[in-house]
Amino acid sequence: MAYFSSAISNPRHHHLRLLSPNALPHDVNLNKLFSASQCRPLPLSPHRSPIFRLDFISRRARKEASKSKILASVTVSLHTWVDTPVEISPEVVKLPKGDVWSVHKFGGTCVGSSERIKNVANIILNDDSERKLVVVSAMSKVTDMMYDLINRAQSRDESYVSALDAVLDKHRATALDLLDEDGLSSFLSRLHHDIANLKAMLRAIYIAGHATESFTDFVVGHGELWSAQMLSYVIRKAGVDCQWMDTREVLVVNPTNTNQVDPDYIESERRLEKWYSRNPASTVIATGFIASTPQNIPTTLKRDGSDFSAAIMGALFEARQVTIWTDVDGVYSADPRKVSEAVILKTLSYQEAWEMSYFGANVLHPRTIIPVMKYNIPIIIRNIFNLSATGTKICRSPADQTEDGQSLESFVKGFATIDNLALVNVEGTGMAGVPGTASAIFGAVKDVGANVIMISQASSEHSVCFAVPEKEVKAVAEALQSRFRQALDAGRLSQDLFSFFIYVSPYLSSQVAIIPNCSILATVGQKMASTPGVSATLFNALAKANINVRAIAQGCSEYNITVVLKREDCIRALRAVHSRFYLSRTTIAMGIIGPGLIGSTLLDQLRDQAATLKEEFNIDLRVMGITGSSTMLLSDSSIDLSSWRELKQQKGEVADMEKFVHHVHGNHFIPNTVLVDCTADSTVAGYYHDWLRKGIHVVTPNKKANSGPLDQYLKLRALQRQSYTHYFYEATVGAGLPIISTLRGLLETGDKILRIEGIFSGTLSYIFNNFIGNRTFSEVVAEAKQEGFTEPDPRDDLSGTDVCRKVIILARESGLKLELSDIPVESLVPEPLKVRNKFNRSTLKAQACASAEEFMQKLPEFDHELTNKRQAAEEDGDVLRFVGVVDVVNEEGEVKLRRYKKDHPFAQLSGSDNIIAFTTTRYKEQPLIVRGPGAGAQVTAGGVFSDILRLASYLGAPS
Ligand SMILES: NC(=O)C1=CN([C@@H]2O[C@H](COP(=O)(O)OP(=O)(O)OC[C@H]3O[C@@H](n4cnc5c(N)ncnc54)[C@H](O)[C@@H]3O)[C@@H](O)[C@H]2O)C=CC1
Ligand SMILES: N[C@@H](CC=O)C(=O)O
Ligand code: NA
Repeated sequence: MAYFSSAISNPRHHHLRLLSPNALPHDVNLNKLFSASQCRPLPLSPHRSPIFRLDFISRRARKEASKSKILASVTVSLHTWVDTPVEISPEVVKLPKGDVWSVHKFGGTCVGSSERIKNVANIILNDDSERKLVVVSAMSKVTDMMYDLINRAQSRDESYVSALDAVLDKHRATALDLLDEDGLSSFLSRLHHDIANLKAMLRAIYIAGHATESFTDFVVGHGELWSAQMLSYVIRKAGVDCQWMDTREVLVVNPTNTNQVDPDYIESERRLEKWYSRNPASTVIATGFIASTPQNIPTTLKRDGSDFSAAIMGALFEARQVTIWTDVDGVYSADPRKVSEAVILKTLSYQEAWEMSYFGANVLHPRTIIPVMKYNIPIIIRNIFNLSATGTKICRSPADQTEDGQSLESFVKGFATIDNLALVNVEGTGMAGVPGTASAIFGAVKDVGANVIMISQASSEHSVCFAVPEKEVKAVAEALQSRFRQALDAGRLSQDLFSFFIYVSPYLSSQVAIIPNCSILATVGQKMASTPGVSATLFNALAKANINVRAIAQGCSEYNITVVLKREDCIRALRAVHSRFYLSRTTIAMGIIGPGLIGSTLLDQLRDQAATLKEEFNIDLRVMGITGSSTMLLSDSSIDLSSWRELKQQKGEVADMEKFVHHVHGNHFIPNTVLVDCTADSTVAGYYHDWLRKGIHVVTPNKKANSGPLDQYLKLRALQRQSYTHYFYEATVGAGLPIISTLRGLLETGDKILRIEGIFSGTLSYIFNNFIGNRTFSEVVAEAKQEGFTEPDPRDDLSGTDVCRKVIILARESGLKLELSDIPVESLVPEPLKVRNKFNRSTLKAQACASAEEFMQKLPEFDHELTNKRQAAEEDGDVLRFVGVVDVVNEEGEVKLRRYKKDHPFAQLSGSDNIIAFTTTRYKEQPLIVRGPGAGAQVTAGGVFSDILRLASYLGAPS
C-alpha cells in the first residue's frame, strides 16, 4: 500500500507526505525510520488538512546521494519496519496560501555588498513567520551596469567586454565573501555560464548595432538572478529550507500602451503553483523586477519594478504582509529635504499612500498598491539601516483613523508637491450649458498625449482650468489651436500662444490663458475633505503665509485637496501648511536687529520665557538670526539664547542685511517670519515696506518709520491693511504701556478722538520728577541715560524730537495727515549743543556737538538755564513738565515745556512715568488716562515681546 506520497524536486530536499498516520502499523517507529534512512524531520507546520505531513531533509544528499537512493533508503527502512513492500507515489505539493506567508522586498542598496546581504539574511532568519517569500533587486548599481553593457555593445564599443568582466568580478568577489564549498562552486559555475551567454548575446548586439527590447530586458535582469541566488545560498547555509525563484518562470505580464505592464494573475498563479510543487520550500528568494510575457519572452516590470513584484507576489501568496525594506524610516509627512520637521507617519490607508505617491511623494509607485488592496494585505515600509524604527504601515483602515475623539490633524496625513506645471485656463461666456465643451477641449489634449494632472471647473461652467506638465503645455496649446484651425484661419482668433481665443462650437468663443511656472501642493488625508474645518485651516495657513492660490481641486474621493500655486511659493506653502498641521505650536522664525539695550533685554526675556511659551501656550519662537550694525549671528535651527553674546563674538560674521533677511525668512522650514527692529535707525525702518510685501511680519519699538515722511507711512499702512502680514509697534509710544492698542480700541469701536495730551517721554518725565532741590539738570540727564530711558542719543529726548515723533505717531493713528515739521517743538537742548535736525533747519548750528558723549560732557556748562526756569516756576507754586498734545479737532499738535500746579495729575508722577489722557466723545468729561513707567529696558522689551505674542495669536496661537 502507499504510505507516502513524494514531492521530490531536487537532490537536496525531499518532501514526503505521510498519507495516513493511522494506516501505518503501530509498531513503526518514525524516529528510527528517519535515522535509518539518514533523513531528519523538519519542524512540522500546523495541520491544515487531515493528511499528516512530514518533511524530510537529506543529510546524505549534501554529498552525492541521488533522489532515487534516498527514496530507496526510505523504502528499505519502511520495508524493514513494516515488513511489507512500501509504495511511494508521486504527489503534487499544493501551494499553501494565506497568513503563513510573509513577503519581504529588499532593494539594491539593501543587497549592495556581501555584508549587506548577510544583514538581509539575518533579517529573514529572524522573521518567525512560518513561510517567507523574499523579493530582491540586483545589487546596487548592477542594473545600471547592465544597461551600460547594452549601450556600449549597440554603439559598437568593444569596451563592453571589460565592462562585463567588471560585472563578473563584482559578483564573484561578493560570492567569495559570502559562500562556501558547494554553494560557492555551484553559484560560480552558474555565474560563469550566464556571463558566457551574455558575452555571446552582447556580441550579437555589437554586430547588429541594435538591441531589441526583449534582448535588453533579458540582459538587465541578470542582476536579480545573481543576487537572489547568492542570498538563497546564504539562507540555506543557516540550515533553512530555501529555494530561489527565477520569477520569469512564474510572473506573466502583458505590456500596456502606457509603457507599463499588467500582471496576468490567473496565468501567474497557475505557474506559481506548478513552480511550488517542484520547489516546496518554506523560504523562497524571488527575483524582483523581471517577468515574462505570455509567450515566455523575458521582460521587466519597469520603474520601481521590484516593489511591484513584491506586491504581486504578496497577492499571489495571499500573504500576511509585505515589508518593503529601504533606507528611510518610513513615509514622511512631507519631503524631508523641503520640510526638515517632517515626521514619519505610523499608518497610511491605501488611498492615502496612493494619493501621496501620485503627487510626487517618494512612497510607493501607485500601482504597487493595487495588488495588495484586493486581499487587504498591509505593506510595511521599513529602514534596513535602523531596525528600531517601526516604519509606516499602509493598510485598509489604519487603527488611529478610526478612533473617536481624533484631532483635525489626524485627518491630514501628508503633503506632496509636483513642480514644473502649467495651468491652462479656458474661459468664456458661451461655455455654460453647452454639452461637449469639456470633450472638445480634453480631446485636443489627449491627441498630443499630454497628461492632465488636475482639473477644476467652476460650477458656473464659465471656465475650465487644468494643469499639465510644463514641457507638454506648448503641444497642448498648439493642439487647441489646430483643433480649431478653421476659426483661426478665418482670422477670428488671436494666435498668441499664451492668450488666444478658440471657437469650440459656432456658439462658443473662449479665451485660453496659459499660466506657466506653477506647482501643485496636494494635502492628503482620509476623510479630511469631509471634515468641517480642515480645508479652512489649510487655506488659512496659506493665507497667513501670504501665498496666492491659483486653482483648487478637491477630489470626490475626499482624500486630497489640491491647490495650484506659483512655483516660487511652493516650498514656503508646503512649510506653512505642514507646520500648521504638524508643528503642534505656532512656530515663528525671528530675526532680531539691533541687540543694544532693548534688543538684548528682549533676547534675555525670550530666553527666560521660551519654555513656558512652548509648554503652556503652544508658541515656539525661534531666533534664527541676530544682527548688529557690524556683526551678525545666524543659525539654521535657532540660536541658543543662553549664550548668544558669546556665540555672536565667536561665530559672528560681517553684518549684511540682505543675507540676514534671506536667512531668517527663506532658508528654513518655518513658515512665519518676524523681524524685530530694535534699532533707532531710519535706514532699517526704510526696509519695512519691502519686508511686509514679502510676507515678513515686523515688530518694532523704533519710531522712525511711523514718524518719517507721511507718504511712506501711508504706503506702509495701506500695504499692511491689504496683506496678511502684520506690523506692530506698541513700544514706540509709552514703551510697554498700552497706548497704541488703547487708541486703536477706541477708534475701532467707533469712538471719536478729540485730544490726546500727556507726558510721552520717560526721560523727560524722570528728569523733571528728579530735578529738585539742589540737583543739577545735567546730573539728572546723566542718570536718565544711565537708567536706559534715553534714546541712543539723549539729544533726541531733550530736543523734544522723541516726544514729537510720539505725537506724530498718535496723530496719524487718529487719522491726521501731519508731518513731523508741522509740530512746533520746544527744545531743551542748549543752543550751542544742538545737532543737525532734518525737520527744523533753523536749529542747524555750525558748532554743533559731534557725538552724544561730547554732548553729555558739555551739558553741565548750561545747567543754569534750566535751573533758572525751574526756580521761576517753583516761585509760583508750579512744576515744569514736558508735554505733547495731539489736537485732533484742530488737526494740529505741539510739544512744549509747560507749568502745572503741584496738585495737577501731571505733577504727581514718579520715575520714568508717562501719563497719556485721551479725551474722546465717550470720555469727554473725564479723559481716559493711561499711566505708568514709559521708558526703560525691561518695560520696553516687554512691550516688544507682547507685540510678538500678539502676532503669534494672530497666526493661530491660543489666546
Ligand atoms: N530705551 C527705551 O526706554 C526705549 C527705547 N525705544 C526704542 O528702542 C530702540 C532701541 O533703543 P536702545 O536699545 O535703547 O538703543 P541702543 O543704542 O542701546 O541699541 C540700538 C542697537 O542698534 C544697533 N544698530 C544701529 N543701527 C543698526 C543697523 N543699521 N543694523 C543693525 N543694528 C543697528 C546699534 O549698534 C545698537 O546695538 C530705539 O528705536 C528707541 O527709540 C522705544 C521705547 C523705549
Ligand atoms: N527715550 C524714550 C524712550 C521711549 O520711547 C523716552 O524717554 O521716553
Ligand atoms: Na506702548
